[in-house]
Amino acid sequence: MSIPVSVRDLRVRYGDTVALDGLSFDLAGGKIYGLLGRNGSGKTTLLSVLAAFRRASAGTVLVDGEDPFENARITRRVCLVRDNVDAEDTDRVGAVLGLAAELRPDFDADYAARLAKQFDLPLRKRVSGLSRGGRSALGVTIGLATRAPLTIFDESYLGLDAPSRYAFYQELVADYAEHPRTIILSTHLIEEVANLFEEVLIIDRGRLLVHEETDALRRRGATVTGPADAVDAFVAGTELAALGEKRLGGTKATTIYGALTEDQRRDATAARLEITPVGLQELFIQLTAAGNRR
Ligand SMILES: Nc1ncnc2c1ncn2[C@@H]1O[C@H](COP(=O)(O)OP(=O)(O)OP(=O)(O)O)[C@@H](O)[C@H]1O
Repeated sequence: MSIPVSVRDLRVRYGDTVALDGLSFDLAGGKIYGLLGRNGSGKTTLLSVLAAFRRASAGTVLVDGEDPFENARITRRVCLVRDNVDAEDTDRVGAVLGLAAELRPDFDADYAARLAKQFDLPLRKRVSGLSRGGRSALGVTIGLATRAPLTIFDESYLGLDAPSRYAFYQELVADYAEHPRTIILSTHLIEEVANLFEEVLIIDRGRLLVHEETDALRRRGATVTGPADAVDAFVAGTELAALGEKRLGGTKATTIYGALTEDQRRDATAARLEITPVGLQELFIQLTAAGNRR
C-alpha cells in the first residue's frame, strides 16, 4: 500500500533561518523518490514535516490527504529513518526490534530477523554499544521491516560500508517490488542510488529546483565537446542554458540543460561535435553550483 503526498507553499523557519521557503510539489505515491539537495538545503526539515516530527510555519502538507501533524492515523503509516536510530541508548537491539514489531501494524518480524542477520546486527548488544554502521543497520532494518505506506530514509544508510549499502539497495528494491509503497530516499551518494529513483526532487536553499522523472531529467543534460569556437557557436544557437564548461587547450566541453531537438543533434554531428549524456550527480552538481543558482 502506498500513499500520496501533497505540499503547497511550505515554509519552515528556525528563528531567523528560513529552512523551507515556499516549497510545493505532489507525489502520486507508489514510487521510489530521490530527494537531493546540498548541505543545509532543507531536506531533513522537509522530511521531518512529512513525518510529523516538526510543524510547518506556513503552507499545507497533506499525507494521504490529511495534515500529518498530531494525526495518529497518518503517523502510524509513516516511518522516517534518520541517520541516527530513534532508540534509547540503554535498550538492547533485539528489544528495539521487538518494540517496532509491537507498535507498527505491518512490521514483519521474520524479515527483520533476516535483515539483522544479513547486517550482522548483534541482537543482545545495547544500542550505545553499536558502531556507526551498526546504528545505520538497525535503522534501515526497522525502516524496511516496518513496511510503512510512506517510508522515508533520510541519509540513514550513510554509516554503512559499501557492501552493506549495496545489500541495503538490493533489499529495498526486492522488498518494494513485493510490497509496493511510497519511498523517499535523501542522499549525497547520488551515483550509487540514481538507478533506484523513479522520480527526483532537487531542493536548493529551501526551494524546489527540479521535480522530474529520472529518465526525463537525465535526457535534459548533455555535454557538448569539440573545438572551443564550434562549441560556443552551437550552444549559443540552441538557446539552452550552459551550466558549466571545462577547457583543455583548444577543446571545450560545455554542459547544457534542456532537451536538444533531432535537428540540433544532426547539426552537432555535422560540426564534428560530440554530444554525451550527463550523469545525475554531475547534473545535480551543475544545477546547484553557486553560479547557476537562481
Ligand atoms: N534545529 C535547528 N535550529 C536552527 N536552524 C536549523 C535547525 N535545523 C536545521 N536548521 C537550518 O535549516 C536549514 C536546513 O537544514 P536541513 O537540516 O533541513 O538541511 P539538509 O538539506 O538536511 O542538510 P544536510 O544535507 O547538511 O543534512 C539549514 O540552514 C540549517 O542550518
